[in-house]
Amino acid sequence: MSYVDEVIESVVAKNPAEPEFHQAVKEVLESLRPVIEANEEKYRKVALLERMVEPERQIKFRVPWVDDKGQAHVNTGYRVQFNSAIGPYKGGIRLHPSVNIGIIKFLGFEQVFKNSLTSLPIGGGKGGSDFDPKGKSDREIMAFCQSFMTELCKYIGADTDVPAGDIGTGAREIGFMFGQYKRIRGVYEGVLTGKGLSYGGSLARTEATGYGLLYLTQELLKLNGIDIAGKTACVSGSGNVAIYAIEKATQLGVKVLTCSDSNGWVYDPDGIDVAALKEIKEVNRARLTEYKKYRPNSEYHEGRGVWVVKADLALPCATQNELLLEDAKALVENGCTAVCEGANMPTTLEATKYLQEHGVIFAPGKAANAGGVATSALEMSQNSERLSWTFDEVDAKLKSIMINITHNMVDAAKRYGHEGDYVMGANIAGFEKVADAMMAQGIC
Ligand SMILES: NC(=O)C1=CN([C@@H]2O[C@H](COP(=O)(O)OP(=O)(O)OC[C@H]3O[C@@H](n4cnc5c(N)ncnc54)[C@H](O)[C@@H]3O)[C@@H](O)[C@H]2O)C=CC1
Ligand SMILES: O=C(O)CCC(=O)C(=O)O
Repeated sequence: MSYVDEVIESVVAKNPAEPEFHQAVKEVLESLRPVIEANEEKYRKVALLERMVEPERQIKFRVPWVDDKGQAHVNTGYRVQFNSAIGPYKGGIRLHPSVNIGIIKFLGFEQVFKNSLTSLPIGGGKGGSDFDPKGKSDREIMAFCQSFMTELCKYIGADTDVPAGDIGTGAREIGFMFGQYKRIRGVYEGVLTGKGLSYGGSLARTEATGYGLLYLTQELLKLNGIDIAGKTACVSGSGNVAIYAIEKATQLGVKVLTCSDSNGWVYDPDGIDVAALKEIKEVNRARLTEYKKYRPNSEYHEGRGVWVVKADLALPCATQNELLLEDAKALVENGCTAVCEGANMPTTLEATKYLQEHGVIFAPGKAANAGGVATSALEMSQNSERLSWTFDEVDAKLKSIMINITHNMVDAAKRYGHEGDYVMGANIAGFEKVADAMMAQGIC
């Protein structure tokens, strides 16, 4: 049996109830075959792959909090510190009822290669809880965040592990967590990113993941001889990534026809109105059913359905496994040119394969959504030098990082004779630096 197959088999056997983690490991290791085969003896000797798929540390803890009626609740908190070969652990905190250890591990594993692709010195980690922020008052959110940080603060720090936002964790939650960290640890340091601008946050971090997605999409299309201006796009999600992807797409001359939340989706033939979307989601924290009040010409549909709308580009920006094989077939049928992932692992393995086999340009999330964590690393740099850069400075650095990622991904695929396979390109480019650092640091 090949080294790659052995490691995949042992990951499945050792972590039986973690299908998302299996999926992420399979996607990465399968596509690394040419690199692993070329270095098999060297890597086997030091158990490189076995160490790469085993987190350095997994922390699981109780998060008790009291609701507005005086009732106590208990959630489970997680932090998976996956790999620190190239820098302190870095990755977001997800607050969603679906969170479990397998989901946090898949996200942490992806984060290792994504962070490497940014070319900045950050290792990979991820955390979260099965807490559902939906429908909670600000006081309840604060009670949860303070309790979560009361335990987490023992394991993180500006030079060890720097969490940030993800699904369900935005500026409000980061603020409450930062306050509690400072209160308990007594240090004012850049321990979290995505902070408010008045206490160490970076301009453009809010926009970074969505903007970065479009910078990469634009460059990748350009390398394929296609101009992004004048194209149409379907976007899923209506959270942080989706909103700023829609905003930048619109600025680049793309008409975005859809967005969605976990209840339903919107079709707007005139192009999604970003100002309305921001008011509904960022200010009112309301459902997408509200959108029609702002745009009477639009349609609202319950359930899922974004991917059946005919468009040139598909940008999944909601959550994992939201673009299935049947969706991939609909996209191909409708002549879709490119799928670029704003979310983490939104496309299933079968759907990815189908899209690639049918000539759709496919950019995986670990490259396409790396602008968020890259800008978090820029926030860490600003915190270290106790300076703040302008919006334009950060945005220019973000753009140049995304263009660099695009070229590295394209070139790595070419180097191994798989031109156009950007899943392989991104995984190889991300893997090489982490593998080198791990080899240099000995068995640890
Ligand atoms: N915020 C960031 O900087 C980054 C986020 N990501 C990824 O992007 C994706 C979206 O994250 P954010 O926009 O930050 O989160 P968010 O909490 O701001 O928005 C999440 C969106 O996805 C939808 N959603 C969540 N679960 C869903 C489900 N089960 N079915 C359908 N829709 C669902 C929500 O309704 C919402 O529109 C996630 O996969 C996240 O891991 C990736 C890189 C950076
Ligand atoms: O900004 C960060 O540190 C992490 C962002 C994130 O969670 C991700 O890239 O998936």
